[in-house]
Amino acid sequence: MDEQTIRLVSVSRTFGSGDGAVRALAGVSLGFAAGSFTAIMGPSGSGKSTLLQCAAGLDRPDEGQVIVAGVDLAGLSETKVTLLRRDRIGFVFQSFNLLPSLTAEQNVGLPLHLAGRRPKRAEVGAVLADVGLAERARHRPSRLSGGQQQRVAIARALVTRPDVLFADEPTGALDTGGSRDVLAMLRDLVDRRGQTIVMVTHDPVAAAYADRVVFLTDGRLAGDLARPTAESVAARMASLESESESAAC
Ligand SMILES: Nc1ncnc2c1ncn2[C@@H]1O[C@H](COP(=O)(O)OP(=O)(O)OP(=O)(O)O)[C@@H](O)[C@H]1O
Repeated sequence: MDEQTIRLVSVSRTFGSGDGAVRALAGVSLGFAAGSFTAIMGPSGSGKSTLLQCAAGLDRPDEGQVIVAGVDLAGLSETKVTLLRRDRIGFVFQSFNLLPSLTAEQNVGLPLHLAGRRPKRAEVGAVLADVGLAERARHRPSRLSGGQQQRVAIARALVTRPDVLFADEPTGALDTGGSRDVLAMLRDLVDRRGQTIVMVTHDPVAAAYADRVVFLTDGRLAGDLARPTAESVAARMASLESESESAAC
């Protein structure tokens, strides 16, 4: 395994063409070290979700390389990318996307079913225990709080033991308490299990749980911050936002 689980080299992605073309990413080079927790921040429309989608193999860049565990995705067929994504990458979204008619443990076991395996109750139970929900295995989503539902979604993303977990605004739909529980759990997964996590967020408090914050503006890297605090992240965001407002004037 590379020391850098995922590497992006000069990645560009443009949507549309002609006058309506939007350059969402413009030559981004960035690596995510194994066992690290990175937050991606930037003003609205700066390319954060596009970066995550390209890094996770959910979208293909127009230029540049995305290298996952030493494998360049550009050289793979759609089928091979799908398999690599299934085995090596976990993804969670702002909306939990749990199936309401299934229990927590059935939801968590789904990716194993999709991979043609029969989930073992102990295997699923261990991942639910990792996210602090061992006691809730038989509960349906409607009986869980928002924070608990997101933790089930994270357990589902982790059940295949992926090299990296991508999270796009994982606390965007949660109240303060639910957010804090989810963020503390993500931090714990990095510290205790060496899980690599890359998270997009708008919230400086959430970003402060990461080891490093990477900032984007207009599809380009705009610096990073190691050992962030909510205050240092908020100050950097305020200056990026005022720079991009004055550039737009
Ligand atoms: N499928 C698409 N088709 C056309 N334009 C797109 C598409 N996806 C993203 N874009 C554009 O690319 C740019 C970057 O979008 P992206 O969603 O990556 O930004 P973001 O930083 O995640 O924004 P936000 O914080 O508002 O979620 C934006 O101008 C957006 O409108």
